[in-house]
Amino acid sequence: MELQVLGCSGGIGAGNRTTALRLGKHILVDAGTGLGDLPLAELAQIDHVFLTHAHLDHIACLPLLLDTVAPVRTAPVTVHASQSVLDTLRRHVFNWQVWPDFTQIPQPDCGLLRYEVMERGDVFTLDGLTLTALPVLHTVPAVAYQMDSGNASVVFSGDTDDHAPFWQAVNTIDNLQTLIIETAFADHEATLARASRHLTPQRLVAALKVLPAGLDIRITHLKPFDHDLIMRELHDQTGGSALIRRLESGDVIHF
Ligand SMILES: Nc1ncnc2c1ncn2[C@@H]1O[C@@H]2COP(=O)(O)O[C@H]2[C@H]1O
Repeated sequence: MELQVLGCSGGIGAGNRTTALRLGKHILVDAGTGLGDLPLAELAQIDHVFLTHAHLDHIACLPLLLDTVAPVRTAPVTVHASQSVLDTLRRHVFNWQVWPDFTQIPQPDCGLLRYEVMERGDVFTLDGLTLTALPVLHTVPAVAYQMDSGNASVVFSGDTDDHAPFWQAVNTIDNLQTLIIETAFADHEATLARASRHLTPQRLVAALKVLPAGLDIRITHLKPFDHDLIMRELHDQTGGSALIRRLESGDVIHF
């Protein structure tokens, strides 16, 4: 399986795209602004969108995706997320005011948008790939995803604070190859990080001690003004571990 990083920044600005990961040609995890760089023909091939949570930086391009591909798609696009996230989309996005309700377009009985509930612990399998929603802790209901190709697993944390159930779940995955974990803020922003339920280098490095050594660790969701500082702090606090790298738009992870 091939995971392509379309966006993984915690903000915008030239060169920065917010979170969107693509698995093969038909599955997206989150639909941030990175999605907007895909060619039209590839946008039209997306059948499933798994959301970690409903914050704008993770859903910004979902409404635009549906409107863009509507003329060329006959099959619906299924959005998988917790009931709480789907309720938020229904109430605050696809409400005919912020954006048309694509569950009713082109026809009420065959909308382009389908919702499918996926709660923590739920599993979805397609073409040999298994996605499992894992618990995380953010300011709004949120999940991480384990993506298991059968050969190996990649875990994507989405947005999270330090959360013991998440680390326990990660630790039980026997074929874990890569952990994509957020570190949104540098250590000098520890107060804001706690208020907004994000990790800092100090708290990530402490948490990583429970994981097996040798894991491929990719850092995501860095706030743009502190990209370099966050990576420097991680480098200094891990003795320069080559296993901890910044995730970048355009990266491809095979698993
Ligand atoms: N008190 C706060 N609580 C939550 N988010 C905040 C707060 N103050 C600022 N923010 C920012 O709002 C952003 C919303 O998206 P993020 O969770 O990525 O990151 C959050 C912070 O950067």
